[in-house]
Amino acid sequence: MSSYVLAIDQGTTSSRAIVFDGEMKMVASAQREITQSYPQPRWVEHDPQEIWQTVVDVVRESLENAKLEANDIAAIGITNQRETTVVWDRDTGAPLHPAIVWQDRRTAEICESLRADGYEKLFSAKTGLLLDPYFSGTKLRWLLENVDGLRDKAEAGSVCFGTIDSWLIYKLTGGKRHLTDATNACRTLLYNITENCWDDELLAILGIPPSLLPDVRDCADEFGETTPDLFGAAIPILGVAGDQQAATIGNACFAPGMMKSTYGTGCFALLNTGVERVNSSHRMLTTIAYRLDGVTTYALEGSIFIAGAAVQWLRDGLGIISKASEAGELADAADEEQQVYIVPAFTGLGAPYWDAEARGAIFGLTRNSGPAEIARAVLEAVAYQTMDLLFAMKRDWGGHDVETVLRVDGGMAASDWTMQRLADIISSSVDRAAILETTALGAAWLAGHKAKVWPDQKEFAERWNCDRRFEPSMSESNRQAKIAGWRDAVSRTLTGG
Ligand SMILES: Nc1ncnc2c1ncn2[C@@H]1O[C@H](COP(=O)(O)OP(=O)(O)O)[C@@H](O)[C@H]1O
Ligand SMILES: O=P(O)(O)OC[C@H](O)CO
Repeated sequence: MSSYVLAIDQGTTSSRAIVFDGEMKMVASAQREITQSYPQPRWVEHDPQEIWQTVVDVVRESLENAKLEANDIAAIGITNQRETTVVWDRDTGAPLHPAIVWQDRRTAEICESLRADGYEKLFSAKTGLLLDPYFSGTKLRWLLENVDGLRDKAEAGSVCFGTIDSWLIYKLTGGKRHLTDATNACRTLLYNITENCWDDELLAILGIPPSLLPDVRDCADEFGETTPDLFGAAIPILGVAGDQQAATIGNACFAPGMMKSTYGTGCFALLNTGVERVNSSHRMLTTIAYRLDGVTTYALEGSIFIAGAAVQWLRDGLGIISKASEAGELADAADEEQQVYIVPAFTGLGAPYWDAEARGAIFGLTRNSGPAEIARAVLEAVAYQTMDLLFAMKRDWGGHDVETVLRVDGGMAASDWTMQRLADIISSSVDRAAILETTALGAAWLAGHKAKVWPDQKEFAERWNCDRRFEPSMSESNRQAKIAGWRDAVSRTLTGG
């Protein structure tokens, strides 16, 4: 049997397909950007049909680039932007509204009113999440309340809800399967992560008919087969995980205490806490890291909404760099005497602050401040925010050992300057994965292992490779002074909202 595995990585800004060989090496890939729509302030939407079409295109192109046929692929693994909410007609597969993206804040008032009704503790106890517009549950409620006829149709059982994985599984299998996996389900605000089931009480509070929901499977499981007409032959779908959980797997963070942080549009740090569910006292999320053979492994997660997106702002908004890779060089030229801070709260602040109303702010400008100081402040903000997350997670995980090494991946991890500053600010070693496409590798491993063509978890972990280790080298006094400046900048940005 062939041991090639294809990973579909449907992210916030693009759809990618990556073919790995039996040695778990990338042999080909393809990528298409997807359109970002901002129809109103605070709204962010994607077109589900465009997402689907780009996925079909990149799968076909990656097979061509690899000079392989569908028959050569042992299995497909899917990983995806999480929380983004799609509703479609169960019979025709037609989307009934644009997808509401995880960054969309339109449900802030719904969250506020649930909080005012005293529901936050209940949601948090059952789902490990907070009442924030980030998660799917209030997005689905908004759709049921605002799309003409949707509630009646849903109550008649004719509507499917899903995150992007479900939508893709439905389309890939020709409408035969309506499924998701535990890592995506646990981001909806509807899934009980202790009992591992959709939660009737939460569904009732949000007014969501259970018939809308997909069945929930393990991450390595049978998710159906692609219809033969799509790629020339049926390919089994054997792995599914939300992208941050897939990156945790791809970084082989399988032991309790291991941590990874992925730097893409946003930044998401996960600390594996093992089979024990740890509740945060510092506004971190408790999430399912993976569920394999019916056994749930949990993680604490810190989510930062803006990381690489701020580098895009340097490029597209300010025009002070022409490509992302120039940011590090520019930051390196900054005047060490100047203390310029940027709090990139472009869409509010995520963990540990969860301030939906905060907006970005710059502090410490002088007549001499210029593009280099701004670029440095943007890259440093990523390091400071990671530090905030690690600080909170370590306190939540008190009494246990936390690895002193942070594994990193994602597009922005390519910046040596940023990774060195990260090591300096968090005062820990930072290991950059040899394969920056760790998310895709994680999804591919789930599928390849399930297909019995890739190694088991232990061997996979042993074969994880570091491209470079960054060691802290900043003096402690300088570090403390910089951190104090950051804390002051954040406190002046928070609205209390
Ligand atoms: N060398 C670099 N230095 C700083 N930022 C970078 C660099 N390369 C890419 N980025 C940033 O990383 C992000 C892309 O990472 P990626 O993992 O592809 O994101 P996503 O999966 O969220 O679409 C972009 O926001 C880009 O600005
Ligand atoms: O698509 P990314 O890489 O920006 O990841 C988005 C996250 O899954 C949102 O929770």
